[in-house]
Formats: sequence, structure tokens, C-alpha cells
Amino acid sequence: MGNVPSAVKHCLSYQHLLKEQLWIGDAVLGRLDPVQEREELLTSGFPEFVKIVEVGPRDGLQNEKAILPTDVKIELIDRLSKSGLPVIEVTSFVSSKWVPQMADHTEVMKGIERYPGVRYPVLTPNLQGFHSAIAAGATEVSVFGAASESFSKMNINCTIEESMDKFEDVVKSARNMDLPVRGYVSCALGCPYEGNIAPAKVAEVSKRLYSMGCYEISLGDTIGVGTPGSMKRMLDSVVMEIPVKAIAVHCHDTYGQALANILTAMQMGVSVVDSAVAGLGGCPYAKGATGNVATEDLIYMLNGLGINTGVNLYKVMEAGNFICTALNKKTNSKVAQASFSG
Ligand SMILES: CC(C)(COP(=O)([O-])OP(=O)([O-])OC[C@H]1O[C@@H](n2cnc3c(N)ncnc32)[C@H](O)[C@@H]1OP(=O)([O-])[O-])[C@@H](O)C(=O)NCCC(=O)NCCSC(=O)C[C@@](C)(O)CC(=O)[O-]
Repeated sequence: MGNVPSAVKHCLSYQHLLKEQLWIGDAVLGRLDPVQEREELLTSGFPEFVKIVEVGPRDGLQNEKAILPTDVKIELIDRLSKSGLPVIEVTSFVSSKWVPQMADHTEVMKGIERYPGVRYPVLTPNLQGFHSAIAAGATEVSVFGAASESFSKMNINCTIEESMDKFEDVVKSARNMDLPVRGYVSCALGCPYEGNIAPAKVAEVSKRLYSMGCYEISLGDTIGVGTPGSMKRMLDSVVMEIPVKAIAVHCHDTYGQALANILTAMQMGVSVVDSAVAGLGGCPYAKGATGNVATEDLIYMLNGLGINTGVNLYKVMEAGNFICTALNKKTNSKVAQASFSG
């Protein structure tokens, strides 16, 4: 049952409390009144609203050994859609020889129920992927580059410079159709092949993607080696080149620093955070990388800070339970572990 005081344990289950009061952490410890809380938030430097980009169905499932049946993926996405998440990354239109877990991209894209107000982007590394995504009904795409030359070659089989040409083609085609394009920069806080990556390189690649028309740049700590210190240094460099409003952070939790890194980014004005239900995730071309920060843990922290996300924690926890049961694995979310073990 985690840190729930014994008096609370005796009257209500933790699950029940979570369902009723999503800010349970603070509710138990003595929450401020809403006016006081808002004032505190405004002076803290934190944003009032954080947009959560759920990447579990793509980033999570691409790294699972088991290839899940398509209808399970569709049900996961439909469950997540009902939780209030504003953005759910559905799949990727990449080579099925490289990433067989995403081979059913078209069926998944066509099978999901589209909820009003929810966006469903997909990854497209090149024009071939873009055209397949559009044929499957995608209305938003993401290109994914890297700040590390070695990682770019391992992940998408081309140099950073070559990748920019391919991304330009995707962005131009998307713009002709009025479709938004998001850009990723992997290895923003370290590379599995090159080690440290200079913040200036992350800033340079971010600027290239932003200048070509990506509306948002997601900075990926692909192998989860970052700390609040390296996150701050990297962001100091990136905000010199692109507006902070266009920055998202994408933190893997390999070294247990993801929430601290996200907190640091939010203190610097970042208000878009990627996360994966049940902490699923990892990149098949980043050896040793573990899952993304769990969406459940992120929401719990944001709820405790009084930061609005519009997402129902309990519904995300249920979706996490569903997918972990399908994968026959334990959740990586500490919040789900604490809540479902009671
Ligand atoms: C990028 C490619 C496709 C280049 O792959 P390639 O082999 O260099 O491509 P090519 O242009 O030389 O073509 C070779 C074959 O691939 C096919 N092909 C070419 N393009 C496509 C496409 N779009 N979809 C499907 N098939 C494609 C093409 O048709 C051809 O087929 P063949 O004639 O041999 O049968 C390949 O390297 C690939 O699929 N890589 C996988 C990349 C990937 O999905 N990585 C994981 C996601 S990135 C990530 O997880 C990091 C992130 C975003 O989460 C942020 C973070 O944490 O840092």
C-alpha cells in the first residue's frame, strides 16, 4: 500500500481514494486550499498545465520481445483515449524487417477509435513511411533524428545530414496537406555508442528540425542517463535556438532520474512531457535502455504539484494493468505497484 497512513488504510482502499481524489499524495499529507495552491504554482516557475504525450503503444511495444496481437494494441489505445490523454503516439511506419513489433501499423491505425480532441501521431522516418501512414489515415506524423552520428546510423541507417534531407521531404509533403509534424532528437543527454553528447549539438539538430517546420521538438534521453544537472545544461543550450514552448522532454528511467529530470525541465518552462503507460519502452537500437517514465507516476507527481493535465490517473492505471496482463509482465510504474498490491 505504499506510504498511505494506517488511519487511511483502515477506512478506504488506496484504489478507491485514487479514483475519487487524483491528487491523493497531497490529499493525505495535507493539501493546500486551491487559491493558495495556485499562487504557489505561479511563483514556483512551474507551468499551470502540462500536455502529456503518451508514447507507450509505440515506444513501449516496439521494444517488447513478444509481438502482441493487433486487437490488444487497439484496445490499449482505445482505453488510453478514454483517460483524457490529449496525444497518443499510435505506431511507427518503419521497416518491418527492422522493427517487426510495428509491422501491423496500418491495421492498428485503421482499427482504433478516434476520440474527439485526441491526436494520434505516428513515426515516419522517410517519404515511404509518410505515404503509408497517410494511406492508413494518419493526420499527424513525427520524424525522428538524433544528436549522435553513430546512433543515427544504427537507428535509421543514415547520417544526421542525410536524415535531415529525408525529414525535409516529409515536412514539405505534410505541409502541403496541412498536417502537423513533430520532431524527435534522440541521445539528447547521452548516446549508447558515443557517450556524452555536446548540448550545442542537441541545440543544432533541434534548430534544424524546428526551422524546417516541426512544431514541437521532443528531446529524448534515449538511454536514461541524464541527471537534473545535464538536463539543465542541455536545455540552457536548446532554448537559445528554439522557443521553450516548442520543447518537449522524453525521459527514459534507466538510472531512476526521469521524474527529477522532468521537474527540472518544467522549472525551466517546459510544459510538454512524453511518457509511457506502465513505464513500457526502450529503443531497439539503444542497448541497455529501459522504459520511459511511467505515465501513472508522471500524473501522480503533477497532481501533487497541482498542475493540470486533464488526465484521469485511475483510467491510465487500468490501461497499464490491461497491457501488463497481456504482456505477462510487472508494471514499471511505482504508483501502479503501490496501488494494485494492496
Ligand atoms: C528508416 C529505415 C526504414 C531505413 O531503412 P533502410 O534499409 O536504410 O532503407 P532503404 O531506403 O535502403 O530501403 C531498404 C528497404 O526498406 C524498405 N523501407 C524503407 N523505408 C521504409 C519505411 N518507412 N517503412 C517500411 N519499409 C521501408 C524499402 O522498401 C526497402 O525494402 P526492400 O526493397 O528491401 O524490401 C530503417 O532503418 C528502419 O526501419 N529503422 C527503424 C527505426 C526505428 O523504428 N527505431 C525505433 C524508433 S526511434 C526511438 O525509439 C527513439 C525515440 C523516438 O523514442 C526517442 C528517444 O527515446 O530518443
